[in-house]
Amino acid sequence: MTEDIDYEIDAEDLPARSGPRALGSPSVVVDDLHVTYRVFGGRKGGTVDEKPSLLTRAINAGRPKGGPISRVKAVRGVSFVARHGESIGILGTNGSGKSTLLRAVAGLLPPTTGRVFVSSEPALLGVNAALMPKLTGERNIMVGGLALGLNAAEVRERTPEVADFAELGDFLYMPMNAYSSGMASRLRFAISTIKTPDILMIDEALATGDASFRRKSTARIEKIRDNAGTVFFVSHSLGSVRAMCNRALWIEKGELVMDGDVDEVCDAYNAFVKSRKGASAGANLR
Ligand SMILES: Nc1ncnc2c1ncn2[C@@H]1O[C@H](COP(=O)(O)OP(=O)(O)OP(=O)(O)O)[C@@H](O)[C@H]1O
Repeated sequence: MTEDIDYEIDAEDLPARSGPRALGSPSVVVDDLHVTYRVFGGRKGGTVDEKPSLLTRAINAGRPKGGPISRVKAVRGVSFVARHGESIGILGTNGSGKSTLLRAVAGLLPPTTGRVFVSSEPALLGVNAALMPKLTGERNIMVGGLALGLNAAEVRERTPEVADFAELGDFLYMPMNAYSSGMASRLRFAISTIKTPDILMIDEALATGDASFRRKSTARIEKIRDNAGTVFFVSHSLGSVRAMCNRALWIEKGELVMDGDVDEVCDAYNAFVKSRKGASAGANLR
């Protein structure tokens, strides 16, 4: 597996982390959350379903065989409480379950078991957030703004500011399939933060964009925290997590390994990744 900590980000590109602030009431409560995907076809790491039940066999009698169904346990028994005013980084190696956890908390994936309580609807900002490629940036801002609960007049009023933040220039009036990937992800970020959400979830959104955009987006996230919101931030960049968060959750193979002060969790995670790299290099030498 490849090294997945991003050391590229220069700490000087990121603003200094602001000091501790008073925490408010709970915004997200996750109680023994499990999320299991069902996948058609055999899969390494998944568990193949047991012999199908009598009912399943009766329903499927005569149908062509579709192959075995695997289960991938992506999140296993994760519990935590997040409060207003907290900015929480989510760390873990590739495939450890970070995005699944975020999507389940955002209500986009149903828990297999366990419960998620939120104080208001979370806004999930991901690099894959759906924008419509055939529509212009301007129309996407309208659709996104309406979806986030603004009315048309409010969206129109904020459109110049969103376009300016995303650095679109005249591309605002062009279909999004003419955008560069950086431009598209800047626009996703700007749309998702068009309204200050109570709970903002960011999935690797800052991995794209240059240093100046990272500075701007980090400042915007700080503003959300200042307004007593809660920010969740999934990233492989320890530099960004340290700069933007005051707490971190480390997830490995779907389980919560550590939850605490951002520097302590980042140090422990960094040591884990380095030791794993060292072990695999040693194995290669033998
Ligand atoms: N739609 C899906 N169907 C089946 N399995 C999935 C699906 N999405 C994710 N998985 C599996 O669930 C596990 C957790 O994936 P997830 O994307 O949540 O991890 P991650 O920590 O966000 O990974 P990365 O850092 O690589 O983005 C992985 O084993 C992945 O292969």
